[in-house]
Amino acid sequence: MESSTRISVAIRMRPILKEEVDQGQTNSKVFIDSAEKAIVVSSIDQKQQKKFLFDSVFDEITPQNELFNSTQIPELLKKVVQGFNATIFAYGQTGSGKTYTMEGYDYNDLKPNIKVKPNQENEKQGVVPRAIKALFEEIKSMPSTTEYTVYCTYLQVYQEKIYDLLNPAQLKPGSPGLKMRWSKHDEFYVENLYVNACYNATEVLTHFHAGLKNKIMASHNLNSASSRSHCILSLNIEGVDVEGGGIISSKLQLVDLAGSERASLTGNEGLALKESIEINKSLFTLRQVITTLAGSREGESAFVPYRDSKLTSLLKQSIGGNSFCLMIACLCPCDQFYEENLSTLAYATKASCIANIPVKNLDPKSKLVNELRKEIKGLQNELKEAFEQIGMLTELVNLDKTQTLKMRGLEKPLLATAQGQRAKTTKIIEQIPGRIHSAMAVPRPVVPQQEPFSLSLEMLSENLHDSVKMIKELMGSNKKLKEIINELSSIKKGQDIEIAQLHAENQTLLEKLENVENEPVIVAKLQKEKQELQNRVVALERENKQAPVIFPIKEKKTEWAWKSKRTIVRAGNRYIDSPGQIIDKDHYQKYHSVRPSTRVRVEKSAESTRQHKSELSPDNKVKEDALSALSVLYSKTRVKKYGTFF
Ligand SMILES: Nc1ncnc2c1ncn2[C@@H]1O[C@H](COP(=O)(O)OP(=O)(O)OP(=O)(O)O)[C@@H](O)[C@H]1O
Repeated sequence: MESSTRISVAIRMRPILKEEVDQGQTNSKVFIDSAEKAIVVSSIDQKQQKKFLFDSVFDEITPQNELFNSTQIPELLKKVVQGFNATIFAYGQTGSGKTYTMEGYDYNDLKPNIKVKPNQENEKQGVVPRAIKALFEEIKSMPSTTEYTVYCTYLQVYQEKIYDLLNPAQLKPGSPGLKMRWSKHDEFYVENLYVNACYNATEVLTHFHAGLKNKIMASHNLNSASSRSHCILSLNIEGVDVEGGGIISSKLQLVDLAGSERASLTGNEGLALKESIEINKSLFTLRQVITTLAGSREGESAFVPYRDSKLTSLLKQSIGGNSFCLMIACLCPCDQFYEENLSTLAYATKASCIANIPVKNLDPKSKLVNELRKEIKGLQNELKEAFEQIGMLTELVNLDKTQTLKMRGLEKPLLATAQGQRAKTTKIIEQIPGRIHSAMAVPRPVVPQQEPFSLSLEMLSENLHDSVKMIKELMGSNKKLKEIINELSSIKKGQDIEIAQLHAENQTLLEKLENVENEPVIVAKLQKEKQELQNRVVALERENKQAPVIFPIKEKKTEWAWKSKRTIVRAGNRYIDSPGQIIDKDHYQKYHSVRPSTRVRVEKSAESTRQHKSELSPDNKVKEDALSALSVLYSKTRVKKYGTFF
């Protein structure tokens, strides 16, 4: 939000002139207090004193350069180059030193004596030539990417008519003067003024000096070279950022007002008197404007009579408007001008209460450029993110090509599309600043002043159209890229799942591999066990061969002892089956076939038979266990050898 700033006020008192000394003029009432930045004024009877405080005060001996620097004009010029408007105007009664302060040249026969060459230093040079030089110095210190052009106009308001000091044809007697128009930028401008494009201080000074020679000057009792008009030198500064395309525009107004005159003192008659009346009328309006603005509170909208004079119309934005403003109020040190000095101090005090709200000028083109820049930046960021994601996914795709066979068919066209889009979008983005700049880089001929920017509307709309088209293209590209990213993301998800499965399989295979590596040890161990077991079996079989034969009961085949785990044992003439039932010999003779596998050990008595049976059973069990272990071992060995584990 813009902040308000008061009009800065400086007071300067000129020295008493030789002719005034000759007349016996003295100063006994108005004093400069430099330490307190105050003007002390005694009452007529000199019994009372009144103090006026200002931003800066300068006594009779203050040189021009000190005034220039102490009033902070260099800082003001910095603001101008940055895009703010500024006005410096000299105010005071006739002969108080306004022209001396602003120009600093001696006048001979009502014409300025411009002895020094424009680029030479001159101690007496006033605010205007110093400001012109300092402005270009400031421009030089700016980045070289911004190209500045200063457009110079110089006019005078004479008897409520506006004349172009740079157009001699327009200054001829009987000329109706130039028209003033109201611009949509809330300010007045003068139609058909000569506008001169300048690229250095010398060029501007040349125009300034030419204009000075055309000023209407006259001689009267109080000033041998008195300005009969209000003169306004306007410097319109335009800086074009050749890289970014932004435009800075601002205006510096340097104003030398005509001084208020008391007819009784000037001795003017005829035309000179008419001039005095007109000067006083316009200054009266200026004072009204100052009084109104100083009296109204901030934010209050009082009616300000700007339109009552050409001068106040042209200074609308300078006093109570959007400019920085410096008022240099000049005082005469002679007691005879006591009242005029008091009046000057009173209005200077009022002016110092006026708040201006300086606004950085952004022309419509710059606004558009700034908006486009923002959008482009946003789109560039989005694209950057998209490129990063594509890069990441491309890396993933390249990681395991054997696993991406499925997506290969999709990958190539996708990446090609992505790269194509990327190239296309980058090209579009690269073209934007150039296109904007080329659209704006139109030649600027010296033409009569027109309403600012009115000529470029067509160009502006064309530019806008182009920019909107470009943004649409960018958005389209961005959408396609997003789609590609989504597709690649889903592919990546599927790939992640496959990778997880492969990890699991890999783990299992590693375990198997570990087992295979340990195989010789296990096989050797198992073979040793096998050998022991075979030995054991052989021993057992040998033992069994010596044992009696067991005959299963044949007629009841379904109840075969071996099948039902019953064993018949012979004990002398008696036979005992496994549950302990005694069978006689005849009955036993009926059994006539023997199965080798049913041979068991036979003991002599039934008791010992029962006892042996319990001993024999573990042996059989051992045998069975040994055989089954051999079978498992055999199957395991096969598995390890041929890898058919599942
Ligand atoms: N600070 C100063 N030092 C030396 N001489 C000065 C100074 N100020 C003004 N003078 C001299 O005083 C005279 C009147 O000054 P100047 O013409 O600047 O007054 P003015 O305010 O412009 O008058 P007018 O309103 O009539 O144009 C001139 O001769 C000028 O050289």
